[in-house]
Amino acid sequence: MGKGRSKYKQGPPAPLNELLVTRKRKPEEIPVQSPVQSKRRRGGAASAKAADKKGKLIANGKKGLKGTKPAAVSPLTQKTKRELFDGDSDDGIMDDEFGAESGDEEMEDRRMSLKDDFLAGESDSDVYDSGEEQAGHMFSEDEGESDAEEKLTAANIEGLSRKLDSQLAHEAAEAQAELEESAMQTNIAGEPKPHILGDPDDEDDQAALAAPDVTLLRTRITDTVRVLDDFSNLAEEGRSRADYTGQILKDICAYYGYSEFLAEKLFHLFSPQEAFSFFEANEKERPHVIRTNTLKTGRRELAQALINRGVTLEPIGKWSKVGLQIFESQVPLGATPEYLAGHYILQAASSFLPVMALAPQEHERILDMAAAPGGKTTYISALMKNTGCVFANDSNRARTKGLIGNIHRMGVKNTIVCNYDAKEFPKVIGGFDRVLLDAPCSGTGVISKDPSIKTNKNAKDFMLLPHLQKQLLLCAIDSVDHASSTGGYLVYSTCSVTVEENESVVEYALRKRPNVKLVETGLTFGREGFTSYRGKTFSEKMKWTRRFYPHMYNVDGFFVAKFKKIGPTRATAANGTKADGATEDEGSGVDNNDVPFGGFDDEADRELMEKAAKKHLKRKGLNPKAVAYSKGEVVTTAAEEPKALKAEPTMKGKEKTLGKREKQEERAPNKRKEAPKTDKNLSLQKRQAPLRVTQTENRKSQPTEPLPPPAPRLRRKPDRLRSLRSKSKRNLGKNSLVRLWVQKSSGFFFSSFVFLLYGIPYAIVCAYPTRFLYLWSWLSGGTIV
Ligand SMILES: C[S@@+](CC[C@H](N)C(=O)[O-])C[C@H]1O[C@@H](n2cnc3c(N)ncnc32)[C@H](O)[C@@H]1O
Repeated sequence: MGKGRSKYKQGPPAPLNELLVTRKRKPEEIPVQSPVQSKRRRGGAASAKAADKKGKLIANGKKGLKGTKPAAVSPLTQKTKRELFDGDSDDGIMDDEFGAESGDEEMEDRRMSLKDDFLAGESDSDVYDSGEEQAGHMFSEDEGESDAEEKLTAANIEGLSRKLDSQLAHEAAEAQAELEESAMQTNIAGEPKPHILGDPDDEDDQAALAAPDVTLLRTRITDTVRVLDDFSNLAEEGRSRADYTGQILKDICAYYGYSEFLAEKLFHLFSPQEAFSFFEANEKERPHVIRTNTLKTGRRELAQALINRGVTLEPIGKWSKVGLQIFESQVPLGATPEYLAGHYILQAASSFLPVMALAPQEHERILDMAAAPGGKTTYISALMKNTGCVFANDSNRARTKGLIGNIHRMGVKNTIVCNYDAKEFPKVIGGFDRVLLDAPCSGTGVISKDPSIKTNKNAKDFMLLPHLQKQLLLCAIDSVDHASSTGGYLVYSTCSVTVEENESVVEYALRKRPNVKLVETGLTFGREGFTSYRGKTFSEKMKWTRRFYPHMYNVDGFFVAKFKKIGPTRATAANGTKADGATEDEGSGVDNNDVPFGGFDDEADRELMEKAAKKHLKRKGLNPKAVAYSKGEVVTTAAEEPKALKAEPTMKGKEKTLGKREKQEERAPNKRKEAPKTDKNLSLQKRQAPLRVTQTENRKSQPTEPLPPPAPRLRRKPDRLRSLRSKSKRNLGKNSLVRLWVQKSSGFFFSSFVFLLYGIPYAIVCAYPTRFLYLWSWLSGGTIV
């Protein structure tokens, strides 16, 4: 992997340090110092603090030493780093590192000392630039001055004075440059307004606005952020907020490479200043993190083993007891003996959070609805100590292979892997103590990992994805056992930061399923979810959901919401199942129109469904216009939607699509459905749903819904023929056999008849042409020549 140490650390979540992220400082934060000093302190206030600390330490040890090299400090920082793993050995547990004694501040100091270590390599002066006692020995210009004074003679006085002048001029130029730079970054009172938008009639101004000069773009972005933050004071006359917003969006697209659509969507999630920090953070790589597999080892042992292999690491933060952040590695982390033995998994820090919110308990029955490649599944199993049962489902068959691989490697033994579309899941099995839905999403939280997201997401994605997420969330809710004695919880998460995929989806679920409520996630950090956004208002409880941003916590962008199911799902709910042991009475007799939840009957959804139905028919080679389906019939249930989307074809279309078996079934409607539950049928059901058989003894509650009859198999000719043959052998009487024979032989009879009618006369004509001519002329009364 070989990651440099300059990769900034994950650390315990701390509020955004604007100084570090954006380099923009408020007037009161600008230290009063000479331009030269300010240059030396460019690392920001925190860095200066650490440098001060070091300066004092050095001053104690080597007071007054001139030209001391950074190497003098290295042992200190090295020691600090070593302490992270060695120093705590007496206490015997890794948590000490971030435990009660070592608070956030101490961590911050450690971090800064490490940071300064990196900086020390770049700038010698950083190390000494703090202790007041040393001030007189620090600057080289002091040395120059004293030299000049010492050697001043009448002969060289002119030359020395020229030298001094040029030095002063150089300093003045430097100071001016510094001032200009800091003025660009700060709001100094009395500073002239930034000239951003220019004169609309001035060609030069307009050309400059369009020019994609990177330095200029960046300056203009920071200037515009300043103006938007202090619009009343800094805006040019006659210019509106929208003018500036439009310009900054264009500049963000040009500078960072976003599509206008996505730039706007992301920009409006934050204040202009924070949006800038967010876009900046997306340009930086997130720290590499591994999760200790506690089924096989402990974090301390793993850390020691990896350190022995030349890996530089440290615990991720006190919020996790299993995460390790990797700074540098001499070996590929995906191929160490520890990795192959399943002692850890490479997993983003934010990916821990949904599982932590889910808080799985031992001996529970848990569903991970979209599980591949299994980072969260294996974490769930580890927290359950391999007890209970985890159903790990993913609709993508190829991805389930990776999931299975991880499950085996990590020594997970309580998991059943399934390959269903999660929308079907409530029909397959239900009654889970907890369900995790880590939904498929646009990935706007992981742009630093996949920059193609900047341009490959469009408006359609932000309609289709939320639609799928809503369906999945309803199905997830319906899979939870509200009566679970230990759980009854559901966690919904995405690695996206857009409101459409998060709060809007949660709000939809709350509206459609009044039998769930939002609860606190139990996560110790993260920003509250939006309770209102651009004119839309959400439930007040939405503040219990959590948003994680790269610029705030140096983790991937993430969203986590936790629900508690408080009542059974109605029999008529979206998935068409009677989950949670709802009796027939609970469901029947209730007019679905009166039920404030269930189904996907929103106008917005309907439009999408109709489009999808048309597309589906087109793919099948049918003309959607020729196929009659009423709007009302299109989709009635969430889980059955894909089938419903196939629409009701006209009789002609039906004939075309249905096979013989289906036609037979049509002629004998409900014959299969109403078949008594003989042993034979039951065994068939078991074969159709092997999951039932694979239940573990830890299972607590059974879904009351009998399994649905197996779906008719379309387009499977061999099956059809086989069944026809076996039917003809076993079931048909003598007459039916004759009929079948006639039916099958009718083609042969017909072709024989045609041959007799035309073939024989034709053969005669060909065999005796002269006789035929005689016959013909005689018949027609002509003369025979
Ligand atoms: C965000 S990833 C899940 C990551 C996983 N939870 C982990 O931690 O490793 C989303 C997953 O949802 C799966 N998926 C997409 N649509 C699905 C559906 N309709 N039913 C089930 N899984 C689906 C995708 O194949 C993908 O693996």
